[in-house]
Amino acid sequence: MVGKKSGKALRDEGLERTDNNMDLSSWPQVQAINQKNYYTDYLKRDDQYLAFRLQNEEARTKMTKTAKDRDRALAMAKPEGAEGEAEADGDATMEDAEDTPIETAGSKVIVIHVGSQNLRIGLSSDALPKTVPMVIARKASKNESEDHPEPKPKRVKRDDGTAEEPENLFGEEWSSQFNRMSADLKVHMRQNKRRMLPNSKEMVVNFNRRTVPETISEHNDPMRVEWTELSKPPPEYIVGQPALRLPDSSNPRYKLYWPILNGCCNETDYKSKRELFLDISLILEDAIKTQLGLTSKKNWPQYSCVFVIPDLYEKSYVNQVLEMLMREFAFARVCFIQESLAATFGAGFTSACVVDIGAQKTSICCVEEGMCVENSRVNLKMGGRDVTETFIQMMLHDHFPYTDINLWRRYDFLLAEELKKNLCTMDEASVSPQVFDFHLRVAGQDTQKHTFKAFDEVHLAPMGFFEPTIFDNSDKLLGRRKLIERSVDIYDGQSNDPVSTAQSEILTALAPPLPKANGDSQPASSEVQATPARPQQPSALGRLQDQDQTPRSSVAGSPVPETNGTPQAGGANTPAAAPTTQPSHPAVESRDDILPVFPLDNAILTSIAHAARSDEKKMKDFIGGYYGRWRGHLDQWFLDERLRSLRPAFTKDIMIGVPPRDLDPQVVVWKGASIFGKLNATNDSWIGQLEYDRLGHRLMAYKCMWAY
Ligand SMILES: Nc1ncnc2c1ncn2[C@@H]1O[C@H](COP(=O)(O)OP(=O)(O)OP(=O)(O)O)[C@@H](O)[C@H]1O
Repeated sequence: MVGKKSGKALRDEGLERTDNNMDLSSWPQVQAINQKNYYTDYLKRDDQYLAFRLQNEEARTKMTKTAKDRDRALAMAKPEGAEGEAEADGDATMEDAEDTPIETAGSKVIVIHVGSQNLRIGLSSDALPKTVPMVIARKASKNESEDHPEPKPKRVKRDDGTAEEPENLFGEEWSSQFNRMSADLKVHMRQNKRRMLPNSKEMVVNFNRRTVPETISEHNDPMRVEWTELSKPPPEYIVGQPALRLPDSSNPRYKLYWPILNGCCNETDYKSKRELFLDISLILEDAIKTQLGLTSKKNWPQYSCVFVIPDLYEKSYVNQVLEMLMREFAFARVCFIQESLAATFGAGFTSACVVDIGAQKTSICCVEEGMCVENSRVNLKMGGRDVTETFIQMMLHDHFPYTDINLWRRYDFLLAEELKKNLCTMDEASVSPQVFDFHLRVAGQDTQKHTFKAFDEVHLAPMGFFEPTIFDNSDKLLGRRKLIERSVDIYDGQSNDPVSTAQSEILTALAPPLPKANGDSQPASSEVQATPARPQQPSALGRLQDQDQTPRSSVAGSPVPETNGTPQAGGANTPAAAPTTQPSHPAVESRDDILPVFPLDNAILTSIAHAARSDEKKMKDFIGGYYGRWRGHLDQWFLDERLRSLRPAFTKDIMIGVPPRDLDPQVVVWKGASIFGKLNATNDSWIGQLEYDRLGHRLMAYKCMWAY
């Protein structure tokens, strides 16, 4: 290029050749490629990806090995001197060789579903999993009830030294919401022609005020609890059920840790990420040894593992789990499956909207032909634990006789769970003043039998799923992002955790306003103890009802205004009515101060609206193939009625699926994952040791069925 320039041009640039006619540089000059003829197949063929190559190689090796094994089996089956006979009977010998059972399908696959409260674990060949509490007790100076401040209700003493009336324990706002819900229920029951005594509440309160406990000596109590006895020397930690059965007053003291909180890593109670994942691995290791009988870790490399992750998973969690399973447990292969997808496998649905209410989180997701619809994923931080807490709160408000109940204490937590499971109901017909009793069993003390009356509390506590402000949401964000940073893209530094437009829409509706731009920065997540804002008014519920009361268009039963027969946005903050391509508030996903707690029925419709994306037929399909996994919290018909009242237009289409063959809804996800673990021929998502050694967690991008 330089050589072609005129002498003047070179002189102008100060590059004029003054000496020996040689080029200024001996560096080879590269001509620019003519873009018209430019072609490359770089990264365009599968065999250029190590992950795919290894997979194909593995398949080829397997085929060769099977062929060799068969030949060997044939040769071994030939009795000496009976060559001719064997040849004549070749087919039968081959059949025999094939019939030789090598191992039951799935007997070498461990399936793990980790929850906030329970771990479900089993071999893929098992019919049902084993369930163990996802908890570890560690030696500590104080147990968890001593380590936490006295919970609500605080036994507040008034100035005159008398105890505060129970009605005032939880604040005016909470009491008025409880009373309003109670009044609404009365109206609803009357509308449904259910008889109700006008003074039921007073009867309950008066009974509870008067009742005194009865003492039963420990040896006369046939149902006494077998508390965990400490060995000598006391172990450093105890895992699972025995941990829950440790007496609170044990010597030395133990403190319970639940490494998963609200469906995410527990960043509140742990001091470091290392300790957190150490506890997860100890709990899993113990469960594999004690529940599956695989006591020798040396044999684990013969096993594969299917691990269930949330629909809206966090990448850093998945990467860390993958490392634990590959490095520490040394499993031969590992694969991941999302909860909702596993639920459809377990329940036998091809397309459905899956609603999964767990202990501390509720996830909703539409699944279509074996794939989660990404934009329909919703994750709410509420679950059965909130029902337990709220039920006890409501009972205390109505003068529950056992006033000292403290859910941080192990025996009280177990008692409250039991009461909730036995008494709470969504059936309005069961709402009447009734006498119940329970036994309070504390290690080393006589049993106390309490009698009490309950009325509408049994129904209103689970109703909290539809009015979640009644739940105590005050500390659910505590410690968020304290230990584990958001996963970010290595090139642009932006968060690359999965997002969904349905979730963004719900977050937008809940978002407290950002601080004013007067120099105040956004509060750090750990400082925020936000009580979730009520959904902005008019609520999604109200708008949906409004929509359905508007005149119908000619399209059967669908509300107007509409385009292509699908309801359109009623406003920026109208969940369930406005599937938008982009989140209406793009920043909401990155804000850690918004707590996703939202009425369940609206959240379901929001998810379906985002999955259907302006396609009314799809909307009907999802509403029709709706599958619930609410694990005893909600009655099928109750949710059915709620959805019908929100969307009268779809009344005929709403169909709530139940698990097949009376399968317990709590194990459907595990069951689905176990089926997935057996799909050897079609499952491309296995991650092997060799590829993990070379590519690490980057492999996930090739191995996930969803965009990772
Ligand atoms: N029969 C029942 N009636 C009411 N609630 C029940 C019943 N059986 C279990 N539960 C509740 O279900 C919850 C536990 O559900 P599950 O074991 O599926 O949660 P998890 O998977 O550990 O939690 P998450 O999904 O939030 O991570 C608890 O709150 C428990 O009280």
